Amino acid sequence: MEVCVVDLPKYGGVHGNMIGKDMLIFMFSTPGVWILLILIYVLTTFVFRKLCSISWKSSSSLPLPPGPCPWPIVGSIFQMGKLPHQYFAQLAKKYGSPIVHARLGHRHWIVVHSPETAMEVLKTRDMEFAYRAPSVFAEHFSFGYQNIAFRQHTDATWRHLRKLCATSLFATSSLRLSAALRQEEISTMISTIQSAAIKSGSTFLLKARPLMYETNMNMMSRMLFGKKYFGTAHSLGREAATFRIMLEQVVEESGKIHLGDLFPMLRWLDLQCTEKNLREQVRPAMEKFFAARISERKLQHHLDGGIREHTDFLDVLLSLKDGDTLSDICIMALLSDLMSGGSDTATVSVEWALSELIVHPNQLMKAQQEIDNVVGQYRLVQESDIPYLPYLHAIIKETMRLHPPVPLLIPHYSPITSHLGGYKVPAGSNVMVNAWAIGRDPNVWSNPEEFNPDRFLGVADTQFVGGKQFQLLPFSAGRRQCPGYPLAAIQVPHTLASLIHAFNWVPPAGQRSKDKNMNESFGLACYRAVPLEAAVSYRLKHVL
Ligand code: HEM
Repeated sequence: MEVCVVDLPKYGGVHGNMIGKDMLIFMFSTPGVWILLILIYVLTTFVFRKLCSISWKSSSSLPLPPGPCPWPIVGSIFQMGKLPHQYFAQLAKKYGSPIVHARLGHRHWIVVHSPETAMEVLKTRDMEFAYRAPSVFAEHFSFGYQNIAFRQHTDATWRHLRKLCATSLFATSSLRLSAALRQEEISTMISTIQSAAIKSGSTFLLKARPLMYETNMNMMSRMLFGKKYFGTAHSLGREAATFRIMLEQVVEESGKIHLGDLFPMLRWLDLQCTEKNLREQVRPAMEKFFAARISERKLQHHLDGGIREHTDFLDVLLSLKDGDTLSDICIMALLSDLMSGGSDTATVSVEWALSELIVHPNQLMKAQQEIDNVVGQYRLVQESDIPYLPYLHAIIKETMRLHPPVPLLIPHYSPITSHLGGYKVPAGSNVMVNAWAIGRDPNVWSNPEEFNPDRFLGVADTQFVGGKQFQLLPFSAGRRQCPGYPLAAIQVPHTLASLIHAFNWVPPAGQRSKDKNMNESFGLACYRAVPLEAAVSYRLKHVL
C-alpha cells in the first residue's frame, strides 16, 4: 500500500487549527482582513459612542467643571494639601472658572467661587443641593444621622429640630433669659486674665485661645443642660473629666480623613481602624455621657411632679408632648451637635478678630474708644451695649470676610446627577461654597487683602446670612443656614468687646505689629496655625 506523506505546516493547515504567530502573519498580510478589522473598529466605536451619548444625555450631556486631571483611584488627594479652601481657590484662578471640580478617591467635589454660583447652590436651587453626604464620622457622631447637621433636609424631624432651636433656644426671648449666665462666664474670663495680670506686675503674655474656648463651652453647656465643666474648682469633678476626654476624642476624629469616605467599597476593611475607634470608643462615650444627663433630668422632673420651670434647653426637649416628643438618641445627637456647632466657631472668630486688631493698632484704639463712649471705664460690657457699637460690628464682619470660621461651609451634596452653571454635577458629589475665596475675590471687594472694617460701616447685619448679594457667607444662607446665628451675633461681639475694653493688646516684645503670622489650619473650624500670643495689660478703672 502506497503511503502518501504530506508535509503539514507546523501548526496545521490553512483551514485547520491555525493559531499563533504564523497565523497572525498570515492574517495581517491579507488585505481583506485588514479592511474587515478597520470596519469592525469603526462600527464598534460608532455604536459605543452612540450608546454612551444616549445614556450621557439622559443624565446630563454637560462636561464636568474644569479641574486637575485625577490620578487613577486616588484622584487629587495628594495635590489638595492641608488647606482645601486655598487649593480650590487656586484652581478657580488657574482655570478662570467660578466652578471647579476635583475627584478625591471615589467622590467628586464641585466647589463654587462666586456670589452668583453660591446663590444658585444656597438659594435658587437650595432644595436640590441641601442634602448631606453620608460619611463615617457623621454616622457615628450623629448617632446614625439623628442630629441637625447631618440629617437630610427632606426629613420632617430635621425641620422640627430646627424649629425647636429657633423658638426655644435662639429666639430673642430665650436669649434674653440666658443672658445672665453668659455675662457670668464673660466676667469670669475677664477676672481670670486680670488676676494673671496683677500677679505678673502689669503686662503679661497671654495665649487667649484656651480661655475663650472654655468660656464658650461653659456658656453652651449651661444653656443646653445647665452644667459647666471648665474653669472653677467645683466644676472639675469626674463628670467634667469625662466630658473633656469625650470632647478631645470628637475633635480628633472630626479632623481625620476617613478612607471609608473616599473609597466606600473598602469601608468594611477599616484600614486605618478609625471607624473601630468611633464605634467602640467615641460613640459609646458620648452616649453614656448624654444618657446620664437625660436620666438625671428625667428624675428631677419626676421629683418636681412635672411642674418644673424650664431652666435650659434640655427641660424644653424633655417636656415636648404628643407628636412632638423626641427619642433619647435624638436628644443626645442634638445636644452634641449644638455643643460642637457653637464652641469652636465662636472661639475662632474672636481669635482672628484679636489677631487683626493687634496688627492694626489704630483700629483697635478706635474700637476701644467706641466702647468707652458707650460703657465707660467703670463696668464691663454687657449684651445690652452691643447694638450701640457699630464699629465693633464692622470689625467682626471684616474679620469673617477674611477668615470665615468654616471656609467651605459644611459640604452640601447632590444624591442625583444634576447641573450647575452649565456643568455636570455627577450623582454623589459634594457641592461646596468657598466662602473664603468669595471673601477675598477682587471682583467682589476692593482691596480684598486689606483689613478695613470701615467698608462695613452702615451695612446691615443681615448681610451676614447671605444678604442680597451673597458676598459674605460665614453663616451660609438658605435652608442650611446656621441656626445658631442669633446666638453667635451676640456672643462673638460680646466676647470681643469685653476683651478689648478690659485689656490693651500688643504684640509680644520683639515682635512688631506688622510681623503678622496669619497662617491657617483646617479642622472643625479654621483656626490660626499658631495660636495667638499677645502682651496684655488691664485698662479699666473698675476692679473686679
Ligand atoms: C461664629 C459662629 C458660627 C459660625 C461662623 C457658624 C457657621 C456655620 C456654617 C457655615 C454652617 C454650615 C451651613 C451650610 O451647610 O450651608 C453652620 C451650620 C450649623 N451651625 Fe453654625 N456657626 C456658628 C455658630 C453656631 C452656634 C452658636 C450654633 C449652636 C449653638 C451653631 C449650630 C449649627 C448647626 C446645628 C448647623 C447645622 C445646620 C444644618 O445643617 O441644618 N452654629 N454653621
